[in-house]
Amino acid sequence: MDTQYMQKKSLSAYAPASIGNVSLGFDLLGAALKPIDGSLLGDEVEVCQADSFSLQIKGRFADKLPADPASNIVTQCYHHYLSCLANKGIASDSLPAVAMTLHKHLPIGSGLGSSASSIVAAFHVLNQFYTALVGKKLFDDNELLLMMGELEGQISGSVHYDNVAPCFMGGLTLMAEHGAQVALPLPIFKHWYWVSCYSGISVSTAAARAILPKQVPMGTTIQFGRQLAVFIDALYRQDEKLAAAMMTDVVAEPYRKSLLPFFDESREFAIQNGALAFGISGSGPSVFAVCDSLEQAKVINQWLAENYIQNDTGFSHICQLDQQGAVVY
Ligand SMILES: Nc1ncnc2c1ncn2[C@@H]1O[C@H](COP(=O)(O)OP(=O)(O)OP(=O)(O)O)[C@@H](O)[C@H]1O
Ligand SMILES: N[C@@H](CCO)C(=O)O
Repeated sequence: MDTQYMQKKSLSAYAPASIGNVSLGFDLLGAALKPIDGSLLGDEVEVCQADSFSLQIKGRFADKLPADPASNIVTQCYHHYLSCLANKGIASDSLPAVAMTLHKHLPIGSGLGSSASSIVAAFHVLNQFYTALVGKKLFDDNELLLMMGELEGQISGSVHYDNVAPCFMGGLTLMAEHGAQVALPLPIFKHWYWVSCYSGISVSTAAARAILPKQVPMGTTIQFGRQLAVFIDALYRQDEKLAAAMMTDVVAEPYRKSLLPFFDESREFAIQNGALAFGISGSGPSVFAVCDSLEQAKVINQWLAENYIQNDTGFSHICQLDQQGAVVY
């Protein structure tokens, strides 16, 4: 058995917050976030061996989740993980159960990939725990990502990987969804700062998807394809001006911004104060601004904290991309 587990008798995983879409890649691009001041911006899930399954929910946003642990996505991750093990010929009754604890640090319906963070932490720690117990690797990263996407799809109504993939892998990821290859890591601009501001209100991902038109006009489709292709090329050539110029959302933002008070004013302030790009984080209400200077990021962070935040629940952080992704400790 894994020595780390033997020493501690429990394992924990941390999975960072993420920006879905990154404006220009609806459902196809995602970025993991790490506040530069070292604060925690992601959920943690802990497991230890037990006679029967249980889930305890703690943390700042625990009381915003359904009181019944059975409706928590972490419980569903556990059952899904066991049924995938059964498909591999490992019966659940041949294994010990676990007591799980979710430390819910991310607000729900925030646009920070809150459910994705719980899902990624849960699958990652379960896989490490049972791998240590059984003594052989049970699922590889792509198999885990497929499970994570399926569970995320149960919440939002359709499978999309743009939160779970960056959250698990770290950095900036492009969805491939081809055969076993779910997502691809992309080059990044290491000196960019990503100001991420959560307003404090909740926007359901399913509702924010429901307001989008079911079809996209030809001109918009061509612009979407051009922007995404040019952006990826610019990343590989490290042409940051061209990359930043592609970071606009022609698919979702025109419809979703009506759900976000002070969105236009915030964009105007950010761009006038040097932001390279500004957009909705995932399905909102969080927004993000990209800056190539820490001084500009500080000015924008402070303005958003004073003007975009609507109540005591909101917060704003200057981040860089979390290149590590989910970790087990
Ligand atoms: N561990 C969990 N974390 C977050 N949401 C959960 C969890 N367990 C169950 N839920 C439920 O899943 C739904 C999450 O909704 P939604 O997808 O809008 O939020 P989100 O994942 O927090 O959004 P976002 O990706 O924008 O941060 C809520 O109804 C919430 O009660
Ligand atoms: N791509 C998803 C992300 C949700 O956080 C959406 O925009 O609906």
